[in-house]
Amino acid sequence: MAYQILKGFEQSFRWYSRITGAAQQRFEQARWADAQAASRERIAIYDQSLAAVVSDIYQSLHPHLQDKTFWLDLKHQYLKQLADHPQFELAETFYNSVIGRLFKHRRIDDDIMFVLPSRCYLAGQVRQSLVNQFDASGTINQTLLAIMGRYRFKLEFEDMPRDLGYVERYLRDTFSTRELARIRSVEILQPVFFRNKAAYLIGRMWADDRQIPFILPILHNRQGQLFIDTLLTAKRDLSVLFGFARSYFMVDTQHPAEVVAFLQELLPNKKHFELYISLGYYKHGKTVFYRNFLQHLQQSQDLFEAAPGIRGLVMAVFHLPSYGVVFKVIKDEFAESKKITRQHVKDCYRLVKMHDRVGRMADTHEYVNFRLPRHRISQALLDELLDVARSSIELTDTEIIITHLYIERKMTPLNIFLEQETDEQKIHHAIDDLGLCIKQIAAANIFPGDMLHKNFGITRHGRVIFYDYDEICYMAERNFRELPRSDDPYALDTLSVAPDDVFPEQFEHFIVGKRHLKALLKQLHPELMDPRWWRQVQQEVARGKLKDVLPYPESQRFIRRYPAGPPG
Ligand SMILES: Nc1ncnc2c1ncn2[C@@H]1O[C@H](COP(=O)(O)OP(=O)(O)OP(=O)(O)O)[C@@H](O)[C@H]1O
Repeated sequence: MAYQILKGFEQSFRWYSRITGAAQQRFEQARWADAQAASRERIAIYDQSLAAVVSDIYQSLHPHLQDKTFWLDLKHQYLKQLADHPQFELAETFYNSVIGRLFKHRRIDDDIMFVLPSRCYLAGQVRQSLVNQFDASGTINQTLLAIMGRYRFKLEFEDMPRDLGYVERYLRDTFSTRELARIRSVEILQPVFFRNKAAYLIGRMWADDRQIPFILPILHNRQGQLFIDTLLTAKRDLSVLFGFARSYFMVDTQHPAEVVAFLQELLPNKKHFELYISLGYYKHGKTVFYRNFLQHLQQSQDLFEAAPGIRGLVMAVFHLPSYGVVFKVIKDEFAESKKITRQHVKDCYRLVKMHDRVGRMADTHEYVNFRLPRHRISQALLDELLDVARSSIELTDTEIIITHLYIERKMTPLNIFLEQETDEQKIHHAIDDLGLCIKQIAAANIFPGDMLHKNFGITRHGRVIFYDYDEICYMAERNFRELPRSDDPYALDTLSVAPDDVFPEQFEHFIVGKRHLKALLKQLHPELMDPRWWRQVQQEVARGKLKDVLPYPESQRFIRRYPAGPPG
């Protein structure tokens, strides 16, 4: 059985690698729709592989008739096989999933699974073959030429000398001559990162013993040639690129732990689990998250309580004030206005998980039978959960078990932000970003449904992100209509409205409440209130047009920074 489980994991990883390994070809051939399909397929692999292994196991033995010695021995046998395994940590997670399935996640016991990792992965052990080293003691141009010579694509660059000129100019503008003179070497991860329509080289420069992490995005021009769009070195830009509202990167490697360790050095503020998730190992990310969470529980004393903000009609949302996530439990009954079922809610959350989230929709992680220590739950929260989500709650003397929940990154709800913020500039930026967020979600083929500002959060980087998915649908599923133009005061009363009709001219009343904010949104994003704009996006989506959504500010692009081109 231990062999069977490992074989199942390896098959699953091979399948994963096959899809990931073809990312460069999809990029070179500009097969963007295929890239999206590949992302969805890759997310689905895990559950399919798991189901196959569990069904095989049931063919050969009855798990519930085995005693504890059997499970202890199984873990021991499995561990023996992992001795030199390059993805041992992922294989442990797969094992946990199998045991979780067999016991319906009711036994969480380190004796029979890997609640704790079997061994530590020490940072600083990244193998040489994973990182390309470049000597930087020559000129900047020589170093850049050496780098671009190493990363080969089956496409021409539109104008490589121009792009290298841009990079050099950016470096000279951003760092002092003394600092640049100190740069002795450059290290870049050997695997290229692919996502949406971009390829990224990710690495660092060493200026004496100070590292300067960077990301170099490469895009296609309209003629199908490549160009370097910018160089990112600001911490914020690097962090946003790995944000929780983005799709997962495609990074072809047999050594994910080492890629993550390297990334962790570049991005010390990112959590280990976030990096695993950003590479698409979202199940292992969940394992690492859970370990981090257990550790946090031990080191903290605060109580779980309802999340700040307006209570949801569909979700009961709570948090631990000292920890950066929220927990969402589907309520037993929904308010009258919500004509949806529990399954519909789950389907919508699943859709978002599989979809390109374009940096604007928070990723969620689904847990079954999630256990929390009872003494850490505030009485008010316990009463509330028992009141609104009784069917998802089980109580023991020491624990509360939530049979189904979603975990999602905590943000400041936009309504709270707009009430509390006094800096006009920040408010202006948030409203602008709210409009942009809705537009980008629409261009990615999702109609958000309920666009009230309370359904958005704002991150510490000031980005507005959508998080309420129970009313989403594809763009094609709505009719974007004009309100009747008539002097007849009864025209509105007699207007016949089908369930799928929406009237964008009315959106201004359904996004932000305060009059001056409505006016600002309308001034910054008048298109949102124009049915023609919505229909146009709908048509573009139907034609398969995939909008470019850059994961960094437009102002960072070389063409914006240096409209006159590089010097010389
Ligand atoms: N990621 C998050 N970070 C911080 N707070 C959140 C987050 N997600 C939800 N909340 C809080 O919980 C509330 C309810 O969440 P959500 O909008 O997901 O529930 P809902 O039941 O689907 O809402 P609705 O009634 O609009 O359908 C939000 O208004 C917000 O105050």
